[in-house]
Amino acid sequence: MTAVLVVGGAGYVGSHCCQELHASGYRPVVIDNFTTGHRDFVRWGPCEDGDVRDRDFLLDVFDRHKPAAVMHFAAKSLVGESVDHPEIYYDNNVSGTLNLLNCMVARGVSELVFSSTCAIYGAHGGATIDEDCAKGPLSPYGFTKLVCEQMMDDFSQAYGLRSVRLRYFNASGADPKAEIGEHHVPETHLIPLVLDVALGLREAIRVFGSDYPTPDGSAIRDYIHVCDLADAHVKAVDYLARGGPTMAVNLGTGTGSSVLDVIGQTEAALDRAIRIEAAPRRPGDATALVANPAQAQARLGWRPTRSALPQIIADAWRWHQKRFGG
Ligand SMILES: NC(=O)c1ccc[n+]([C@@H]2O[C@H](COP(=O)([O-])OP(=O)(O)OC[C@H]3O[C@@H](n4cnc5c(N)ncnc54)[C@H](O)[C@@H]3O)[C@@H](O)[C@H]2O)c1
Ligand SMILES: O=c1ccn([C@@H]2O[C@H](COP(=O)(O)OP(=O)(O)O[C@H]3O[C@H](CO)[C@@H](O)[C@H](O)[C@H]3O)[C@@H](O)[C@H]2O)c(=O)[nH]1
Repeated sequence: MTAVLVVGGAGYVGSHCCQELHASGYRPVVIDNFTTGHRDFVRWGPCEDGDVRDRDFLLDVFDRHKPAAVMHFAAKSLVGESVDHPEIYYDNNVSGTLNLLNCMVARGVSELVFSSTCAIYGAHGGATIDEDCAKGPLSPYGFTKLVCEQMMDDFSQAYGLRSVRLRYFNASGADPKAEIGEHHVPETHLIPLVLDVALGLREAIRVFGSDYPTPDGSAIRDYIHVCDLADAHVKAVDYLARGGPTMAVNLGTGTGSSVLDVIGQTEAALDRAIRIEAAPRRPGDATALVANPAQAQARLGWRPTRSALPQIIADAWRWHQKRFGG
């Protein structure tokens, strides 16, 4: 079986990618330091405990498992924390990625799939965002991902290390069988917080901003099911194995949903009332972030199949009840 190294594979998106790799006939080898990952999410292959910044550790893992390709999810990803403590973000995200790239070159592994984000884009005038839109991250977190993308372009040029950077919009949902799902500590994402209210674990959902220039005044995002993300990652590994050149593609649906849409659709799906509290805008939040996913469709042959909001909510709810329902 072809081994794929999955750095950060004990986290939310990484674990779903391991599940999909396994289903597609690959052997996912997880590297994780368990700062935000979960041991019970590592189910589809071996686990190597360690840090992506540790060169000797990484080289040893490369030598023992001989991966054909690498997926890299390991990062700190809290926007607010990155503003207060940028050094943690530059160290973990940028130094970690640089060490990984150096080890790949040292061991002759030249295919990398990287978790990037729509947080690297700047002003885009409200239209859907394509890959050529101006870059202008609003936070140190977004900057670290942009720096990593630049390093990958430079390593591609200098060493032939080919990468696919997948710029996720809002990852959401869970494995439909609810074996794994979203579990961040602290949780800051909208859908799991709304589901906490539905489960009675929180009093109300705070809606950050009611005066955005959108039809209902709340902010708009493009929610993409984590299993659709996993499918794109495996397609990206296959693309690189076919010799595909370095590229970056957006992963979203092309359709936006407002915060109030998400809450309303959750109420309808679960037949429960969700209490809302109006709150000020969250610093750094954009009005609307919606992908143009045409490139991912054209170059990877990828199309989301599970990302209708009711499907996302149903899958997230099944997992949420199992994990947090008591
Ligand atoms: N969740 C989203 O909506 C979203 C959106 C855009 C981009 N991303 C990116 O996708 C990736 C995965 O996000 P997630 O939501 O699954 O996060 P997560 O925190 O659940 O997963 C990250 C994993 O990386 C591990 N890790 C972190 N630093 C490490 C290090 N130095 N060495 C080894 N392991 C380390 C953590 O323990 C964890 O298991 C991140 O790079 C994130 O920036 C996520
Ligand atoms: O309690 C809450 C939580 C969120 N929101 C709003 O809901 C929307 C979605 O928020 P959230 O789920 O936190 O996602 P984003 O802030 O859009 O962040 C996502 O998108 C970023 C790119 O912008 C990625 O980098 C992040 O990892 C990813 O989680 C935003 O308008 C938030 O203001 C609320 O109103 N109340």
